[in-house]
Amino acid sequence: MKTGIILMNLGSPDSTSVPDLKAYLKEFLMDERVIDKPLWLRTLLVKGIIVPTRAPKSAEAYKTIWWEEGSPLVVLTERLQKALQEKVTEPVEIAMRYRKPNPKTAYDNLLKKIPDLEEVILVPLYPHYAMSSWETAVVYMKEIHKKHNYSFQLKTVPPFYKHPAYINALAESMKPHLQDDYDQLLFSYHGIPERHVLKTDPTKQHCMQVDNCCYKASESHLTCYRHQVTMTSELVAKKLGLKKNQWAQSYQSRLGRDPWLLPSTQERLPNLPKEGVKKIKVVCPSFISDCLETLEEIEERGKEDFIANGGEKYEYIPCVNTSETWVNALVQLIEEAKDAPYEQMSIQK
Ligand SMILES: C=CC1=C(C)c2cc3[nH]c(cc4nc(cc5[nH]c(cc1n2)c(C)c5CCC(=O)O)C(CCC(=O)O)=C4C)c(C)c3C=C
Ligand SMILES: [Fe+2]
Ligand SMILES: [Fe+2]
Repeated sequence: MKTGIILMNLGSPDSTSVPDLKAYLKEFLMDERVIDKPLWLRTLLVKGIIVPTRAPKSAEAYKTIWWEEGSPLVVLTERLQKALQEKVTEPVEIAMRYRKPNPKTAYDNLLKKIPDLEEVILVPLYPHYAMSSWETAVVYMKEIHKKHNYSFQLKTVPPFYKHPAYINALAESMKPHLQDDYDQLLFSYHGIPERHVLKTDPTKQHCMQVDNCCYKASESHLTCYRHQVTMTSELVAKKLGLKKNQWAQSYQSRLGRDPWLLPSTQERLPNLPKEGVKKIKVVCPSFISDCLETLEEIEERGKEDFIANGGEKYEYIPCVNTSETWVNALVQLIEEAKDAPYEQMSIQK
């Protein structure tokens, strides 16, 4: 098989200017899998309210984390591409769901390197399934593949939230940060609206409808973000030898007024010191690469909130980024995808 690899991440604005933020937020939030409202309402909300008010604030936030080479998310994805390329013979390209580089560029770059390309392995850089992350990335790559009539096959690495190689890589990347004394390890995951958890439940009677649903066997787990993030926390905590009272889980980055998954990181951090948690470690496993949501929201603002409310010690634990064990895990995930049947995950309409 003549194979190429595409690593896919979310994407960032081209710069920290307000016009670039507006273009990015418009493309991102007009995605029907992110703001799943009827087109007229989504257009009104996004173009009329969210983008004009949010773009200047987000531009300021991005300025606090931007690197000389560009957005951390994009730069770290490029570094991951390089690190992976050193371990595999197949050409590796990157694509972003929003802005640049786009999927067509990634496909065409692979074709330049292998004109008779037979297969592309797509790696969505999300450990967990959500319609607003993994699903939209895969649907978009498939649409572009179909639109341009490419003759190569497209195979996708499924969500790897409980894969032993990923769990090991995450735990190993955390270990150096857990050597000193702390009261709690907080797993902070990107939040999603509760409605999205209900929507991606194919049974329509399990997720958030059955007591303790995330811990009870169900086919819904294949596409359940809440179950999948919970399993990542459980497995990593077990691997690190933590007891139940040494760790907790919460959800960050809420947008809008609809109910999102709880508890909220933003609400937990200022309350924890009152509950006796004075020294905290925070890790954000829904992200493979550090980005605005980890560096600004958690490393910067989270720390300010925790310390201002009586916390004594706060450490943010970076994402797996380009760690050696993670790159090795990635090689394993790609090898397994090559051997897997053509269609492993069905996407609901
Ligand atoms: C990790 C998976 C992600 C899920 C699930 C997700 C859902 C989701 N996000 C928004 C709104 C925004 N997210 C923003 C930034 C952002 N989101 C993710 C990942 C997931 N989002 C990443 C990696 C980033 C950072 C990008 C970067 O350039 O560093 C933003 C933009 C920034 C801001 O203004 O805060 C918005 C907006 C929704 C509404 C949603 C689920 C419905
Ligand atoms: Fe997001
Ligand atoms: Fe569920």
